[in-house]
Amino acid sequence: MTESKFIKSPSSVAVLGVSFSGGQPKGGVDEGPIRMIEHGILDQIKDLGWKVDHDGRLDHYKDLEPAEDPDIGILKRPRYVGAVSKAVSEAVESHARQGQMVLTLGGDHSIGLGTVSGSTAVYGEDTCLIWVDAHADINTPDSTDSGNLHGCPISWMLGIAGKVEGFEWVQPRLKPSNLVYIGLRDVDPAEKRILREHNIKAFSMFEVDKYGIGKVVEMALDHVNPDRTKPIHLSFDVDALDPSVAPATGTPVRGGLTFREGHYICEAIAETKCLVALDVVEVNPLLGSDEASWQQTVKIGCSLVRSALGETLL
Ligand SMILES: NC(=[NH2+])NCCC[C@H](N)C(=O)O
Ligand SMILES: [Mn+2]
Ligand SMILES: [Mn+2]
Repeated sequence: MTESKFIKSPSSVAVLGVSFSGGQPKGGVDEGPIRMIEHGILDQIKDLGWKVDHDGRLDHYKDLEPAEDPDIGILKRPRYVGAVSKAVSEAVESHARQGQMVLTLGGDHSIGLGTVSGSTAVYGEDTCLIWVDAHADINTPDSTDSGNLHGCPISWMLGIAGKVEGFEWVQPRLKPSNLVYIGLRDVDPAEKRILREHNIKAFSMFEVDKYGIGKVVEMALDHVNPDRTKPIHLSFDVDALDPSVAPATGTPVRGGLTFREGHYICEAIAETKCLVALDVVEVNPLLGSDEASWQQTVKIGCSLVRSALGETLL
């Protein structure tokens, strides 16, 4: 596989709607993309000056669902998650190869394995991954307590997952030193061990409180991308935000990022002009206490995208 040269600031964005919920047990997260599109995200991106490439399809990848997908140990729907991630990876890769920015609307965060694999296939080991989340999503198939694969994608990217049926296609191309987290506050004990063992940089809510979001993003970028010359993949799980800000999500954790902190992260990354791929995941319009709360979450998903794609306050 040849690595293509990284174009700073592409002008065309490919939008993939991945209506997938198989990486966790709650229905509804597969409706995230359609609600964001109904809210007008495609026109909003066009209004920012981007050429938008979206074929109108929302991929449910139903045809990839195996007739039978029995648990492997406690892992749930492993073959389905593996097959969808593979398809997502191929889609992201083909758009990135054409020099397009790739925006993926999820869907649960298991699809991050696909999106990041697509980016690293094109940009190679230069690829920086900024994972904004309440959770580390780095459990291995052996360490997960829930068996929900949205808690595991990063272990495959790093090559520490071991062999699991459905994931034979994965090529671990992410270097631990090119990964940085922002927003963590619900990390399993086994995940803490993995982070320490691989020396992975993480800015939890403790550091956000201690240093402020401006300094945290600067330190995160200094760690993975000191010269601001390498391509950045931003994977934004809306549960990084406080549940009062983004209530309609499957695994909310109190004590999260404020509205502005979340948007600041996107704005500061946009400013580097190094962004090549963005995921906004875990918007679940069937959760939240009422209509207003899921609509608020959909709206925030859209405004995070706009911030990352260059919308400024002035
Ligand atoms: N993408 C997410 N919301 N992940 C939540 C993961 C929670 C927990 N650490 C688990 O592995 O099950
Ligand atoms: Mn996540
Ligand atoms: Mn999360």
